[in-house]
Amino acid sequence: MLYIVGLGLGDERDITLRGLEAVKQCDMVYIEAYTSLLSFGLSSNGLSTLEKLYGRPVILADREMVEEKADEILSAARASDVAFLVVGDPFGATTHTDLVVRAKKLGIAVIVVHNASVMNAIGICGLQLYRYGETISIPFFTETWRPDSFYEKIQSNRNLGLHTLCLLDIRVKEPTLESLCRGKKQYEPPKFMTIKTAIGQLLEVEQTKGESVYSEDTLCVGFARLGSEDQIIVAGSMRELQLIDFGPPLHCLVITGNTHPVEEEMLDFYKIKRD
Ligand SMILES: C[S@@+](CC[C@H](N)C(=O)[O-])C[C@H]1O[C@@H](n2cnc3c(N)ncnc32)[C@H](O)[C@@H]1O
Repeated sequence: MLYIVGLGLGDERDITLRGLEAVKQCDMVYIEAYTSLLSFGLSSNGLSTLEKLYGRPVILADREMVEEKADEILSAARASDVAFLVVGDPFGATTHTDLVVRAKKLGIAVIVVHNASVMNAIGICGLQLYRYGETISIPFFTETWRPDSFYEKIQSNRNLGLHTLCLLDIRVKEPTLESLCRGKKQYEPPKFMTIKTAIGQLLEVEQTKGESVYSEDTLCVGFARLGSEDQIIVAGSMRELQLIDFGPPLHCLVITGNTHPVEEEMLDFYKIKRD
């Protein structure tokens, strides 16, 4: 049996009772460590906090393991009960559907335990979840790679008056280019995109494309560490948000579409107050 268990957004206490019961009865417990980050981080300390609560060892599954060595997880799930833990909700990231499909094709029973996700926690700012268009991901630009397909998606959303959730790049355990050439993998230090970097890249693309999809004056909402005790939520123009230090990861950004009066009333609570 494969249990896919959402951990929620804050810390180890956000697992549901149903999720905790599942984890406690499993023979092996993996935690996915590349599409998110628990508020206490995935340090050895963080893992031992989880291990203490669950009363069993937790195996860190990085992108290589989940994408290249999923067989290991699946063959364990064929023979015994295995839990695969995901920060947020298991389906708040596109990557985990593949594991479910593979398990089902092998005839392994899958049980999903849901939890809060960034996809619904953004509702706290007052913008209606019903009024969002396609979610976009903003990858880190490099000297030679500056993908901008998100621009057309924001354009389509804004043409329909819809809000856009921008998920910001997470680079954990990425092999360095030199090590790939040499055939022996060495890894870059982890990198998490900030709201400031995301807005910088968005404005650069707007400048190149010049179709006035958004500007420095466009109203956005920046979120940091949603679901944690020190979460930060600020509404303001791109220009204003670029000047704010949102602190440690994770960050995400919403570009507003047309706003309804009730949405505006709620957003006012998060606007930068000037005396
Ligand atoms: C693949 S998504 C979501 C993953 C997770 N499974 C979920 O359901 O929330 C990962 C991205 O969501 C955003 N994100 C995730 N958790 C967040 C949090 N607590 N606060 C702010 N942004 C967050 C970040 O931009 C991050 O790069």
